Amino acid sequence: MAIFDIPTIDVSSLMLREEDEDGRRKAMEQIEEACVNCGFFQIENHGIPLELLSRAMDLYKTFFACSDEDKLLVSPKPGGTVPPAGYLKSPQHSDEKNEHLLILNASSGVNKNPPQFKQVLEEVISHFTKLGMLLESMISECLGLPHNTLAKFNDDRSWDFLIGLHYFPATEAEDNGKSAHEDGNCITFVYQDEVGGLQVQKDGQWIPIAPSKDKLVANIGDVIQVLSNNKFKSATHRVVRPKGKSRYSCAFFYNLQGDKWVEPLPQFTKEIGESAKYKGFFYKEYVQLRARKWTHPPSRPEDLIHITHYSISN
Ligand SMILES: O=C(O)CCC(=O)C(=O)O
Ligand SMILES: [Fe+2]
Repeated sequence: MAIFDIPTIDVSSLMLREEDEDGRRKAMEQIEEACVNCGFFQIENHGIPLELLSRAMDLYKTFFACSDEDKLLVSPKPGGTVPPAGYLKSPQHSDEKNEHLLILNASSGVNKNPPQFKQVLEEVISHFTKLGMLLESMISECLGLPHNTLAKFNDDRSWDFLIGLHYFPATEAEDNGKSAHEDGNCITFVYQDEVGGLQVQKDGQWIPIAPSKDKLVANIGDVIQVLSNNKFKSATHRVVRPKGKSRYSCAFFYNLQGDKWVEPLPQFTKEIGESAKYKGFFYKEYVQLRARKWTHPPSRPEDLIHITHYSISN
């Protein structure tokens, strides 16, 4: 039995136009505690129509059931975006067994959508974008930053992306769906099917995140961890594939535009007499270093790039 369950936060009071001060304060306290504690939480009453999410999942299932030949028609263009937009199956050398379809925020103009997906997935992206902006403003407030600090910093949505994932059933020999990792972005939302398999690491233990049709998993990525100088956690997580069945999920990466400079904010360093735990970097440099695992897979897991690449040891 897990000794810890990630919290579920009802965010309905954050969506309302009319005031619900008590509900809002409670949700904010819970968000702050979850971000300090393990960086993962589930949200309910998130406002994204469940029927839309379920349509998107059905479309992904239909797409992944197509022949390899058809799926490869939407392979990423060589020399295209990072991460590459389109269909990708984990390469042979990878120890992860999944395939995905990645769609960039429409405003970036480099989508390779299967046409029938366009309308539904763009609608999904638009809902997730609004939710990302809302949560980002709450996080900014929870961090005690001046009004709209994060929104002003993260004012370009062109690097956001939506990814549909299909994990193949586990075999007797192995069950790795996605290796232990941290997300490099700002905030991630995951909608997982009823099969389950997502786990977050806390105090050295793997905590399963129970699937739920009406909840979304939300987690903090490395950018927020760096800006807050480790106040808010970007937790390690992974996907373990279940035996006997496929698993499907859909994740939205509320991201940061690549030319942004990322470093711990003065509110968490010099203004409080703390030293910075990271040196600054251009976000695109970090994204590119992380993407090397696809082209230059390291032979040892410790050679994978994590945010600790920029750590300053004091
Ligand atoms: O499929 C999931 O539940 C999570 C996927 C994930 O962690 C990722 O894409 O970074
Ligand atoms: Fe992740």
